[in-house]
Amino acid sequence: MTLTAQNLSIGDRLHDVSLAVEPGQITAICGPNGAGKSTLLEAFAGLLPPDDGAVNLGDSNLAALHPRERAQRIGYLPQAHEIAWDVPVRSLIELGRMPHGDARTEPVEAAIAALDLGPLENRRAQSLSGGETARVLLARVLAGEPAWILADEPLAALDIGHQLALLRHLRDAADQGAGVVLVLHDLAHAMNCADRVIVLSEGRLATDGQPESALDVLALQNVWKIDAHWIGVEGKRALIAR
Ligand SMILES: Nc1ncnc2c1ncn2[C@@H]1O[C@H](COP(=O)(O)OP(=O)(O)OP(=O)(O)O)[C@@H](O)[C@H]1O
Repeated sequence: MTLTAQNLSIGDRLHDVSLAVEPGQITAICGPNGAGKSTLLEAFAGLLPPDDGAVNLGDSNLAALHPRERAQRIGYLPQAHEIAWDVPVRSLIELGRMPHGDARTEPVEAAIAALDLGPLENRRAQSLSGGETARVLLARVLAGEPAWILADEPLAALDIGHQLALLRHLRDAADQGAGVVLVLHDLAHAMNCADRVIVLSEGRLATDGQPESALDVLALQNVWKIDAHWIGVEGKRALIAR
């Protein structure tokens, strides 16, 4: 089912944004600070009511879905990584099953394995480092096996090994039919790992398409105001500032 924003406007933060993201793909949302990336992701999660327009999941307006049904279908990782309860890591990840009202262990085990959290599962959640906390909160999202995985800067606090492992896992999830939408500041990860890149600038859609075109030199100049170019081959590019 497609997740669609229709003429979405939210305060000064988003202006008349219309686009649809597809299941089975990794979509990256990029743009400078304050461009509206987190706002769009939060709206896609059904957590920020629009002033104008709507967000639809398939034919259903997200605002009309029961919160429990919405939580079953859409897993959302916000930008701020805070853990409110000092419970064991495993218990926190098990909370990902709450929307389903079951205690299935397989998805919890799979999430723990995907985020390499076996060695930490008995630790108290509030004793973790920033990157470990980010991995635990993402594991809680994955444990819910949502059809949509929406994550705001999921790579920001992770070391390179865990970044690549997570991206591989998200690719597997997309290959199995999940819709994956990631806010990414790292343009090289967006270029190399996304199927599609949406670039926002000042609350509006700037470019949208395959990474090679959405993040071309012109977009870097117009949106980020940088003089930079890509080197390497498709899928293994690096960004070099002039
Ligand atoms: N709760 C809020 N109320 C009013 N304005 C907000 C609120 N949250 C964010 N904003 C403003 O809306 C704009 C878009 O914010 P948003 O967090 O979506 O940007 P972003 O692209 O995710 O930025 P960043 O890269 O810095 O995380 C910014 O100008 C921000 O200051």
